[in-house]
Amino acid sequence: MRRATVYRYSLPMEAGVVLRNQRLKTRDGLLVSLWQDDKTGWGEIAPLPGFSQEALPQAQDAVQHGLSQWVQGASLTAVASAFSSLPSVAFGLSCADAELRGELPEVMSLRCAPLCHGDPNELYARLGELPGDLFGKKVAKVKVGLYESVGDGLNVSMLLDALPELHLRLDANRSWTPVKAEGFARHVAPQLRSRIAFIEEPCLTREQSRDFSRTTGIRIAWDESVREPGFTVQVEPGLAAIIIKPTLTGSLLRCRQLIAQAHAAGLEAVISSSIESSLALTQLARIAQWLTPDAVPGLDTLDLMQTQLIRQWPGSALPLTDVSQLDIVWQSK
Ligand SMILES: O=C(O)CCC(=O)C1=CC=C[C@@H](O)[C@@H]1C(=O)O
Ligand SMILES: [Mg+2]
Repeated sequence: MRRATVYRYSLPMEAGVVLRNQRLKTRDGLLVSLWQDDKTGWGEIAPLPGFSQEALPQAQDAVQHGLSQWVQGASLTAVASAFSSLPSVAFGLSCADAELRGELPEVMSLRCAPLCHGDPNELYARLGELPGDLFGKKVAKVKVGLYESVGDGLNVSMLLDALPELHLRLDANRSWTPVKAEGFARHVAPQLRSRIAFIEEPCLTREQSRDFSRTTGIRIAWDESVREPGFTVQVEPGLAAIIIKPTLTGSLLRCRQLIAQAHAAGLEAVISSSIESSLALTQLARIAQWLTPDAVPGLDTLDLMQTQLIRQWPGSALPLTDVSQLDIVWQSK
């Protein structure tokens, strides 16, 4: 006997969360809970406005359709994989399926690259307390490209100068022209550049980003590119990593293929959030521990929300929204 329930959630965001010029007041998504032979599995389907191709109503139709097939005996692994054009659906259903089948290990990655923002004194204190790896190395992430690139260069240099064990990931989200990218690099002394683990997508085009890496010696990572049609994982000079945002990428199977291809090419594969609730974030931390144990995941987005959902992120003081507070939007008969 199989049973499935779909819930809808809408969680208030902190004021001032802006994504691609669009203010995000609430984070809206679906949760699915599966039940079979006294086992349960949960998954979250949360298309990210401005990033996902699919909208929530379309995702909801697909989820209900997929779950009706599963309740009647279809394999959910196959159902999830068939939704490759709706990555959030493929990811959420495959997570619920993996939990139900006991495939997704419980243990979470305890490390997470903090996003650096806010008051500099508080930031230095936070980074000072950050646990390092076996070699004492600490990894944090800085968004760049929002203001003047010269200011970004000065800010990054200041952080790296102040904290010798710090290694930074930067994320420009394709916002720099070659001139701006050069302006950034000019203000980061060559001896500090090796502690920039990578910059995600510095320039508008991949070719410009490759040129930037070639001329500055600063390594780069692909994020948006990974989700473009025709992308294949390849060794390239200056390329350090690929970023995998499962909600924007697809089923666990698809994510595992990309991770395996990255590792085979000697690249780091970094699991990163698409601003999911604490439920999917804890699953992403488990996926990271399971499939990319040597790479610190990029999951420091919980504090953009005002509440957690169903499952608690370790150490978070945010209040928890319970399943009884959610609307059921579909249930199997
Ligand atoms: O990668 C991380 O460390 C956190 C996730 C993150 O930075 C992002 C998630 C979703 C949308 C974006 O605002 C942003 C990104 O640009 O990668
Ligand atoms: Mg990015």
